[in-house]
Amino acid sequence: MIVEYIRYRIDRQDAEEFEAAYGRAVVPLATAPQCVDYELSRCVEEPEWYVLRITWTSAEDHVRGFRGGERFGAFFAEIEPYVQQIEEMRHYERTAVGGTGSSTPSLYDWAGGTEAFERLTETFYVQVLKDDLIGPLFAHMDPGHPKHVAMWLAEVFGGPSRYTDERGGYHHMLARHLGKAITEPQRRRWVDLLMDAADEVGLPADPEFRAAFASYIEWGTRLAFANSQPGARPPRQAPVPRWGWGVAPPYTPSS
Ligand code: HEM
Repeated sequence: MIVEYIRYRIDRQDAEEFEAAYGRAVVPLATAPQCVDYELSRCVEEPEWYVLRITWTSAEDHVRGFRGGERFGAFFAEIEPYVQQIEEMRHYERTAVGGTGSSTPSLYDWAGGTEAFERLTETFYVQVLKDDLIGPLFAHMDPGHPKHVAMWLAEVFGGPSRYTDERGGYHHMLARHLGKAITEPQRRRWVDLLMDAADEVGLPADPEFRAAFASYIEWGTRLAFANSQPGARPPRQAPVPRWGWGVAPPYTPSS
């Protein structure tokens, strides 16, 4: 991927029409398969300055694919009057420096931290052991198992990396599932009992948290199922996955 920055200096009296023109220009841009995302920002301190950022799949895709393609005409027709006001138009490569901040709480924090995951797995495995369908799979489980699974879940949802640091990480978890030949009804029961336990211990019930939580559990159990089948050859080493909010971050009512 490559990021194109275009810096404009637009006279104040033209600002409204400039933004409206870009509002129209992005219609063909947004449907271009070469375009990953885009954003037009106005400078707060000197409002005549604008920066347009477009992420392209590659510089070549931009130059040959988009500019040489069918959508460019409609895009360019809108912004052509402002070409003379461009102060910089260049492609930038990403470096190794980048990341996200902490303005959104992790799922781990939202759930209530380590103590919440420990309550969850304690309650869950009491029911698991009583269950006719999956109880026998856990008949010889280590007494520390509920805590270990809580450590895993805490790490996945953005908490401390204790499962990796103290318990062998992904490799160890995988080894505990290999050859178990979990069946689909067993996988499904595991999910159902975990969701019941989440209600019982009062994990946050808001739709955004539960959607993200259920999404990981669905993904994780399907992998556990697949990896447990005879002859499965999953990767032996991988980082513990990290799961976030997805497309529905925590709901914050507007005042
Ligand atoms: C999101 C899905 C899942 C997660 C996160 C998960 C997590 C784990 C972890 C972390 C361990 C190793 C604990 C340790 O360090 O000792 C483990 C072991 C195990 N898991 Fe899972 N698991 C999942 C799904 C399943 C499912 C669907 C089944 C079967 C229905 C299952 C059956 C087992 C069994 C039998 C063990 C070994 C227990 C023992 O004897 O100690 N897991 N799991």
